[in-house]
Amino acid sequence: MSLIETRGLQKVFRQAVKDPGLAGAVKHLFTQRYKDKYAVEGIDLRIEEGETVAYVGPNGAGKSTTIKMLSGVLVPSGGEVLVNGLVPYKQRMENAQVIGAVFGQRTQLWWDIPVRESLSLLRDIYQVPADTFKRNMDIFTELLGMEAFLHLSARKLSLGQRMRADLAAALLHDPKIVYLDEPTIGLDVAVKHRIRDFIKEMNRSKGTTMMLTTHDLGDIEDLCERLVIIDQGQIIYDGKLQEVKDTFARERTIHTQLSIPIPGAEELFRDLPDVSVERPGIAGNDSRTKGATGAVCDQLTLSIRFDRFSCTASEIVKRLMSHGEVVDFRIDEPGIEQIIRRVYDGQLDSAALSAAGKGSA
Ligand SMILES: Nc1ncnc2c1ncn2[C@@H]1O[C@H](COP(=O)(O)OP(=O)(O)OP(=O)(O)O)[C@@H](O)[C@H]1O
Repeated sequence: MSLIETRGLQKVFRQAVKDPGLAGAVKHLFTQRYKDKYAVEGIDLRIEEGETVAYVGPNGAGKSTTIKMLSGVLVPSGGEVLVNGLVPYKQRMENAQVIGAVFGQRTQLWWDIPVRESLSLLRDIYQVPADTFKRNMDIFTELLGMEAFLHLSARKLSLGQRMRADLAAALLHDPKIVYLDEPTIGLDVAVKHRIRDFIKEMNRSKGTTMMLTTHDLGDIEDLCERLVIIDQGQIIYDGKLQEVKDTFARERTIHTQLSIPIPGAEELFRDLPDVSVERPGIAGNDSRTKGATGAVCDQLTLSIRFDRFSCTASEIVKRLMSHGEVVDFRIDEPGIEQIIRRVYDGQLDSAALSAAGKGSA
């Protein structure tokens, strides 16, 4: 049995229907009308122990509602849910022992007492054995750099400090699963990296299963092997992150550094479809001249864009090498951001996505 298993999971909210403006609000007082909103509509999901899963989708897709049902906060309207063999909304206490949760917008720390005391209280609530508590406190304090603020109350913490303390609180009892809802929202780059490193380390060393909802696509690339995309309450892609990239990220760019300029480099690729040459515009330098667009160009730097299904990087480099010396080169591929943005913008339809994800999860 999988660690997390849902079948046909559903959540329907009753939403008030009001006409706009004050008149609409007054009318609603006397004639109330409601409609059913399917926040989650038949989700089938299996997550195995030790996986790191990104659960993403546009605003209002149903991510938080799913997480709330998995954590036992919400009762499903239909379908089945099992987490570690437990029905979360029926066995809330037992379920709480196996899960941890971090909500970027909220804290589970006590506002007015020092972080150290909050963590001690959680130890009592979760009945964490003394040696586990000490070991985890030592590890978390070091990995999350908490020493400087353990004596401060939650109200005095910066957002980055608060998030680190919340992560420690969520993992203190060695849960099997941690739900992370926007764990790096609003954080600076350094704290983001620290938090991501911590999550990776907990997954690696303790085998903690991580389910992450985020709008920060850097989190996904850095942390997750599996991607589940949800839209309008339904899963539209479930598969390996790399697979969706391989299928949809067709474009590559080779950035090359030449020892001497290659005039008319564009001609070298004329017969290849979907190849374009770009000369990065760089301002103010004697060794640089004006390109076709009038922009100042570095004649020793060429960026060549190509479709990796139409030709290969080695073909491009070979052609350049036959006309000059390539001193250095680097290949860039589009990040998952671009692909997911295309999904959100409706440029990739669910049929194409599910074909890509078929059998991979
Ligand atoms: N308590 C509620 N009552 C009525 N409707 C709700 C309630 N909670 C959520 N919804 C609706 O259900 C849908 C899914 O909401 P949910 O919060 O799960 O989306 P989300 O994917 O987490 O969005 P976001 O990325 O903005 O956090 C939305 O249309 C939302 O308005």
